[in-house]
Amino acid sequence: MGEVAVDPAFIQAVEHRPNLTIIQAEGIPIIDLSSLINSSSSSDDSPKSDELERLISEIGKACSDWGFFQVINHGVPLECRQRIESVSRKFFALSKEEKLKVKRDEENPLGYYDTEHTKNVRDWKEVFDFTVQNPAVIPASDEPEDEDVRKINSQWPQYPPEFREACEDYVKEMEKLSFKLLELISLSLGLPANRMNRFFEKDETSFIRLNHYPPCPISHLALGVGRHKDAGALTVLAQDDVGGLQVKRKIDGEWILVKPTPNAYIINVGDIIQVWSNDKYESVEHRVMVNSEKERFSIPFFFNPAHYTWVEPLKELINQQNPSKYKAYNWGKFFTTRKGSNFKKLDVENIQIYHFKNI
Ligand SMILES: O=C(O)CCC(=O)C(=O)O
Ligand SMILES: [Fe+2]
Repeated sequence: MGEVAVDPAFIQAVEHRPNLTIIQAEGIPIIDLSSLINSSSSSDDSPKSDELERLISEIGKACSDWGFFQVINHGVPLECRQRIESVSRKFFALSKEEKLKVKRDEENPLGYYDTEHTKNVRDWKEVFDFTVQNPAVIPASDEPEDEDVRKINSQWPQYPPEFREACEDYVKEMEKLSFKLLELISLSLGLPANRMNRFFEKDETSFIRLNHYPPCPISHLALGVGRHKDAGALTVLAQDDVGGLQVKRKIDGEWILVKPTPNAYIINVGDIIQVWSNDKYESVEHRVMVNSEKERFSIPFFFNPAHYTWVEPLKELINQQNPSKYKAYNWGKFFTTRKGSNFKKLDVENIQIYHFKNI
């Protein structure tokens, strides 16, 4: 990256280029979790306080109106976030040669990678991925009949030396916050708090991505990440103060910038919650603009169930009036098909949940 002659693989089609006039909107809701953090678990059967009831309905409204919200007073220690932000900066500042020592390849999908494509256009970014479980278990191939699995291991760079510990400490905090959010979302759907926990308690395939978006000389033509929906259940994102994330507003399809809020997390519902909720909560398209002068860093945590999870609308949420909108699909196969397509650079569209829609 940074070459004078830019690889045409980065150029977005005219209709997908970043808008020059940024819409200044109210933006996505900001939700204060302090009542939850200060009280006992939301998962017991004791009557809920008015405050908790309010929080649950705020979350439900944000999920159906936007599919996105930010949380503050979330309980994640600031020092823990600052440590991972610091090692991320140090890692990406290393030479390309050093970073390539932990590169992702067809064998191991974890580690460093700088040629990711979204919808067949190259993203202006470099990333580093690691999983919560080590090893994590995923299907051996994307072939539907192949039942073999394989174990994948995170790769840890030698520099900076505190890298691995900072990552492992942070991931624990992301797990705690994600379970809290999952419980609130479950309650907002009228379900018991722990209804969805079972899919994550064993063999979860969650992972963290460190994103680095270098300054871009063609920021009007390229994107840091092209428009997409997150395939997993929930995403918990830390962005720095540069800004660039845009969310497609449901009411009119306009791209709305998510203004950075210091120390907040941006939460979005992924495809799996869309299916579990039978479309009550939709996974919303988003993308990342790049900046001609400033580099940007972000850290999404993708909260994903075990690979053998069959994803389908939750039984309690369907009935004769509201029949199931999806056929069950296997999460592991869905995920490996997505990952694999990046290497094959298929000209066809990537696998999407609407391929499993009941007509
Ligand atoms: O960097 C960001 O703000 C968002 C990145 C993102 O959407 C993703 O990695 O899926
Ligand atoms: Fe995303």
